[in-house]
This record gives sequence, structure tokens and C-alpha cells, in this order.
Amino acid sequence: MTPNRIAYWVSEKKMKKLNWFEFEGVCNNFGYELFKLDLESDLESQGGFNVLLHKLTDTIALANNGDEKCSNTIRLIETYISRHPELVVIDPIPNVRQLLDRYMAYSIIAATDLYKYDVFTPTFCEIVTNSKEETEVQLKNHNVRFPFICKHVLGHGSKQAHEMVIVFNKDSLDACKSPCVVQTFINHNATLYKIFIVGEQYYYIERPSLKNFYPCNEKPIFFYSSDVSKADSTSSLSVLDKEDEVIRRSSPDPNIMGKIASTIRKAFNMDLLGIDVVIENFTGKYAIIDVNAYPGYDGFPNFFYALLELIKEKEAKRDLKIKSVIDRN
Ligand SMILES: Nc1ncnc2c1ncn2[C@@H]1O[C@H](COP(=O)(O)OP(=O)(O)OP(=O)(O)O)[C@@H](O)[C@H]1O
Ligand SMILES: O=P(O)(O)O[C@H]1[C@H](OP(=O)(O)O)[C@@H](OP(=O)(O)O)[C@@H](O)[C@@H](O)[C@@H]1OP(=O)(O)O
Ligand SMILES: [Mg+2]
Repeated sequence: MTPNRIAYWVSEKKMKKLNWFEFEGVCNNFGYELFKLDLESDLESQGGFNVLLHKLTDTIALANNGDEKCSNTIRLIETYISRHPELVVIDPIPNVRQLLDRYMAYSIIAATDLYKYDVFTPTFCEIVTNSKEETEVQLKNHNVRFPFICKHVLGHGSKQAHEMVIVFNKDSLDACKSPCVVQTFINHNATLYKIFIVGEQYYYIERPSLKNFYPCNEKPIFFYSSDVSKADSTSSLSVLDKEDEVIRRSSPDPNIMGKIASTIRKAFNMDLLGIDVVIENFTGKYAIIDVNAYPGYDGFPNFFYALLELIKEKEAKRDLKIKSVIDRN
């Protein structure tokens, strides 16, 4: 094993956004060498490394979609990982896969015990048909109510994954194009909280979100999620209706946010996560509407130090495991 070498693969876009060169400096200061993995060439010949840090959601999504080059890349990485069981992988590829499928992700959240803390995931179901009648039956069976939000089943890795539509009535059911997941719309006064997780550390920030919507005869509203909930988004869909301005806003309880962070991290068995939470008007309950792999971490204080801290912890755990196996034999 080669000590202190961290291989990473994240997109150029993410490197720019995160000021990646700063991470290189932090790693060097702590005696680590950071290098970008070349996915086009043989992994074994790139020198040993004992940590792999990646955001390969786009590549995994393309591979799932039959892209041959991406399938090959993922196969090579998975083979490398299986040949090097001592490698610390942040995050393991099968765990990241859970988040590429929104239906799977919502099912995992729904199976946690967060309901004990008044935290829920809005009722949802997968739509795999283009028949309005069958869709109506599905909605009824899963208690999905109007208005609902329809999202591509793919949660990451393409423009399509972020195209959404709000559906107000059954006359507009043909706006849902399968394969998709529909989720009851939760009114939350246009305020969203993003919890960013780096191992045991987490931090949450407030973001703009969609205004309140009610069942009505309106036509569906199509939007891109990236136009709504970025820090600098100023979508007209976020402007509260006059009569909704009087609805009381509640701030998140730090204990509940902590409970959400630790439970979701455990449920997905991942260390780099973003969780989108809204607080329902009137009930004050917390709805988890989305979980993302390796989010943007916009506003996370000292993100790179937290990331290196996580790497060190994972290495220490791995070393302990190796030692206990050696001691046993
Ligand atoms: N069930 C819901 N109830 C109310 N608003 C919702 C619901 N689901 C999504 N939204 C709104 O739509 C936006 C986009 O939803 P979502 O986070 O699922 O999209 P996404 O493409 O996965 O976004 P990202 O990956 O950037 O977080 C949210 O920020 C929120 O404003
Ligand atoms: O655009 P940003 O950098 O902020 O990060 C977004 C990130 O894009 P990037 O990792 O490709 O950059 C998205 O990933 P994909 O679904 O597209 O894979 C997704 O995780 C969003 O939730 C992140 O936004 P945030 O939730 O943090 O606001
Ligand atoms: Mg998302």
C-alpha cells in the first residue's frame, strides 16, 4: 500500500466551483499527495493510492444508460476497487447508485425511523406507464395528492434529471412522462434548507424554493430545479402569493436537523451527501424532498479541512480493521 496518496476524480466544472487547487494545498500541508486519476488509462499503472475520492454520478448514469465508454470506465474502476480491498473509497459506487434512482432513494428515506421526530418523505410513487387511468390508480394507491411534483426517475447525472413539472389536476396527468417519480407537493413558504454532510460533520443553509401551491384547474408548470434553489436564484415561482405572506414561518430545530443528518448518512452508508429539507406550513413537520451525492457545499465552512478530516478518519478505521485481521491470524 502506498501511504498518503489520494486519487480523485471530479469534473472540471466541480473543480472550478470548489477552488480545487486549495484542496491540493491543504493535502500537501498534511503530508498527502493529491492527484487526478486518468480514467482513460490503466489504473494500476498510475502508482499506488490508498484513497479514492470521486464524483462519478454522471459517468455511472451514462453507463446505466448503455454508454459503452462509461460502462467500461466504471467496470475498470470497480475491478480496481475489488482488487484493492484496503482502498478507502469515498463514496462506494454501489451506495452512490442508490441515489441515481429517486424511487430507491425515497424508499430508503421512508424506511428510516425519522417519523418519530416528525420528519417524513412526502408520499410518492413511480410511474412506469403513459396511461392516464393507470397513473390515477397508482396515485390513489400511494396516497399521492394534487398538486404533486413529477421528477425524472434519474436523480443525477444529466439535464433531464433536473427537469420537473408541477401537476395540479388529473386533466394534466399526461405531463408526467415515464419513467418518473411523482411526489406530493408540500407547502413550505418558499424556504428550503440544505444540509451538507462531510462524514460526521454537517452544516445547513437556507435557500429559496417554490412558493405554496394548491389543487386547482391550472395547467402544469414546467421548471428546471437549478433555476429555483441555487443561492442566487430569483425565480418568479418563488414569490409568495399575497395571501400567503401572513403564514407563520418556523426555523429549523438544530437537534432535528442533526438527527436527519445522522440518520440519512447511516441509511445510505455514505459520507458526502446533501439533503434538501422543507418545513411544512401549519404542521411544522420536516419533509425530506431530495438527497444528493457529493453536493455543491456552497457555504460549508472550511470544507476542504472537513474533507481531509474525513479521509484521515476513514484511513484510521481501515488500519484498525487490517490490524485486527492480522492479530486474529
Ligand atoms: N415534494 C416537494 N414539495 C415541495 N417542493 C418541492 C418538492 N420537491 C421538490 N420541490 C422543489 O423543487 C426543487 C427541486 O427539487 P429537487 O431537489 O428534487 O430537484 P433536483 O433536481 O434533485 O435538485 P438538486 O439536485 O439541485 O438538489 C426543490 O428545491 C424545491 O424547491
Ligand atoms: O451546482 P452545484 O455545484 O451547486 O452542485 C449541484 C450538483 O452539481 P455538480 O456536483 O455537478 O456541480 C448537482 O449534482 P448533479 O445532480 O448534477 O450530479 C446536485 O448535487 C445539486 O444538488 C448540487 O447543488 P446544491 O444542492 O449543492 O445546491
Ligand atoms: Mg437532487
